[in-house]
Amino acid sequence: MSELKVNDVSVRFGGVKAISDVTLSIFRKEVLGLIGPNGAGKTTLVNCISGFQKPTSGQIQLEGSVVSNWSPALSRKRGIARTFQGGRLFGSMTVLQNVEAAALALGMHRNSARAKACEMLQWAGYTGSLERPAETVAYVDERRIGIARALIGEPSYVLLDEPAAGMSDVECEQLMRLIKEIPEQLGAGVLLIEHNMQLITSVCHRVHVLDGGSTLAEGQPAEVLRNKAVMAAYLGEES
Ligand SMILES: Nc1ncnc2c1ncn2[C@@H]1O[C@H](COP(=O)(O)OP(=O)(O)OP(=O)(O)O)[C@@H](O)[C@H]1O
Repeated sequence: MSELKVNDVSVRFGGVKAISDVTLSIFRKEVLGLIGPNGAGKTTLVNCISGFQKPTSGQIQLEGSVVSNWSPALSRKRGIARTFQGGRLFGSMTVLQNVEAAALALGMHRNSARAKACEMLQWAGYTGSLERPAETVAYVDERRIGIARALIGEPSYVLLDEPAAGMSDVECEQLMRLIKEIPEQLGAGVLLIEHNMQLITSVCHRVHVLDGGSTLAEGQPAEVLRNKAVMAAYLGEES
């Protein structure tokens, strides 16, 4: 079966164990939720899968090949795309140029890169001016532009790092529909980091829970969210 596999991965930063022996699989045409309290290791894991962080031990495998030593650029070219919590847009470039640059980096010709960038921005729900400098767009639009940029070139796997942060209920509804369309229409596998549990339960086929860098649970959303250890991890965070 087509899969992106995290195999017994650990990451240490000096004395800090950010991730300990985590194993999980992301399959094409499914949405896997990745949840856990702040500092659980979610972004570090996404950094490993997308080539931004080398695991201290363990491997990342794409369709059976070891990819843990790939650069972020190679990883992207071979079909692993991601968004960033902070947006990471090029502020002085226009909205269109930001998405077009991703297409050009993937080897598309200028005309098709521009057309594809427009199409993906529209698909991601961006309705503002394409010629606006990216540094002037609203936070919510930054998220949409990030999703358009990640989906250009039809990646096989897409890693979404808190895409709903800062969105209203109506905007979340739109995002929910969009995320569901990624496996259904594009056939990609999605890893979704989110703190919004309504979004998690409505779009995810399975959920993987991290706490303190280790796996706490994995399973169907409703079942995982009823798990006592998972509830305790979240309540512990609030208390
Ligand atoms: N570059 C780094 N250097 C040192 N420690 C780091 C580094 N990156 C992450 N950490 C630590 O690793 C742990 C996991 O952090 P990470 O950002 O992956 O968690 P997270 O689950 O994504 O948190 P959040 O939900 O707040 O985004 C934390 O203790 C964090 O302080």
